[in-house]
Amino acid sequence: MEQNNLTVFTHPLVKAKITQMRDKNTTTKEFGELVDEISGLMCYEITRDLELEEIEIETPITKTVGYKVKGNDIAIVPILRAGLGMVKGIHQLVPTAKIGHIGLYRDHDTLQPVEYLCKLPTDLPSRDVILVDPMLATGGSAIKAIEILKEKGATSIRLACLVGCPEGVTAVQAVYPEVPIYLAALDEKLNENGYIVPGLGDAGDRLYGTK
Ligand SMILES: O=P(O)(O)OC[C@H]1O[C@H](OP(=O)(O)OP(=O)(O)O)[C@H](O)[C@@H]1O
Ligand SMILES: O=c1cc[nH]c(=O)[nH]1
Ligand SMILES: [Mg+2]
Repeated sequence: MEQNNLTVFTHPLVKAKITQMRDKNTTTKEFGELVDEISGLMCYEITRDLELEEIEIETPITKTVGYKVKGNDIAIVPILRAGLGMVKGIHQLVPTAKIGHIGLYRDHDTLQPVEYLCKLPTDLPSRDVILVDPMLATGGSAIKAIEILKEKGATSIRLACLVGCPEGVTAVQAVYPEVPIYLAALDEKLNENGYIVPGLGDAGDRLYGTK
């Protein structure tokens, strides 16, 4: 499904794997593997418009003209901690990408993002940034991360999350309508504690076994 710069995946493999992630009986190991797999599947769509250049190669049979992705121009930027889980699945498919890190946590009481780390490639302005975080809840963390990326000169940003909700999508689009959002699933709502319903709980805790 695609509208208003929002793409929600409808592929059966993505839907089935997201359901496995939601299940509270899924182990930490399985959860990490599913994040990996879904991120790889999403990467296929997120990178659909990458520019190609022609190259000449030689097969064992003959010379031929093929393609390579133009330049080394992607940066994968996870929002720590949970975003880290999405890096490997994308990096495997785009090995020339550089990886930046933005550390944010959501204050338990105010739900406001608190920044604790920022380390980005120096050539960020010339790269297409894929900002990754499994959860788009109030949207506060994504908005803060996009603000940081823009301050550092990023000109092309797309946001990829596994589970989002209408409140988060609306919040990000109100400030940054130009940023395409990719979701593996669009859930019903936020609850009174700022958690996505039905969601999957705290993605960071489930990835790293901290609860
Ligand atoms: O849209 P928001 O309301 O900002 O919520 C989403 C944020 O909350 C989670 O991170 P969390 O603060 O739990 O940090 P963690 O990744 O270290 O667990 C999640 O990974 C997002 O970064
Ligand atoms: O449901 C939610 C909301 C914010 N962060 C999470 O990890 N899960
Ligand atoms: Mg967390």
